[in-house]
Amino acid sequence: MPPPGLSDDLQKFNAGGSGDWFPVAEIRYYTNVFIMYEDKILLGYKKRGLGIHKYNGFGGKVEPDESTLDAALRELKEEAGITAPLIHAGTLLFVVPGQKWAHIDIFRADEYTGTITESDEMRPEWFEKTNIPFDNMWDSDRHWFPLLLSNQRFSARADFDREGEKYIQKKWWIGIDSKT
Ligand SMILES: COc1nc(N)nc2c1ncn2[C@H]1C[C@H](O)[C@@H](COP(=O)(O)OP(=O)(O)OP(=O)(O)O)O1
Repeated sequence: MPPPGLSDDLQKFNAGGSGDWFPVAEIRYYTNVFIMYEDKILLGYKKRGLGIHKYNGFGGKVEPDESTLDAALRELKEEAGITAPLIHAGTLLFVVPGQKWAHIDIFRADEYTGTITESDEMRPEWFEKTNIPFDNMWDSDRHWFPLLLSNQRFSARADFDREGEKYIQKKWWIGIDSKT
């Protein structure tokens, strides 16, 4: 049975951790974009803000009156200097007690246009899909990346405790969207 916040019709892919799910809170919307090309994936090394010093996709907060797709395209351009035909790949609920829930719409593309350019926020870097730097990414990424890489749409929830600037993964649940 999927945890609160995820739809009931997901097919469980993996889950783990322990304890109760953290309580419901207000939601803030974010985006995250992953560009693939042949056997490689483009990640960005985050230079400031949430997730600093981790590799991640390119993205950020959805502004008022902006669709998540428009926000994803804007952030991809701002942070990596490129544009791409984005496909919705999945959603992630990132839950930390005492904070708004982050609802992250994750997009992918297999091509892009423009010149990949470092920004104030992100230093882009290509990785082989077989050599993704999970030890330097959000801990829950390793649990849903197989679905991103195999083009299976997913919904995930990951609950973390916060200790100062450190986020400690407590519990996660990943499901395949059976409507895809
Ligand atoms: C486990 O949680 C997360 N996992 C992954 N993979 N990515 C996450 C997680 N929590 C947040 N993110 C992503 C979502 C966004 O792409 C960024 C955070 O965006 P940021 O706060 O930097 O938003 P901006 O609008 O770019 O920030 P500025 O206001 O500084 O421009 O992390």
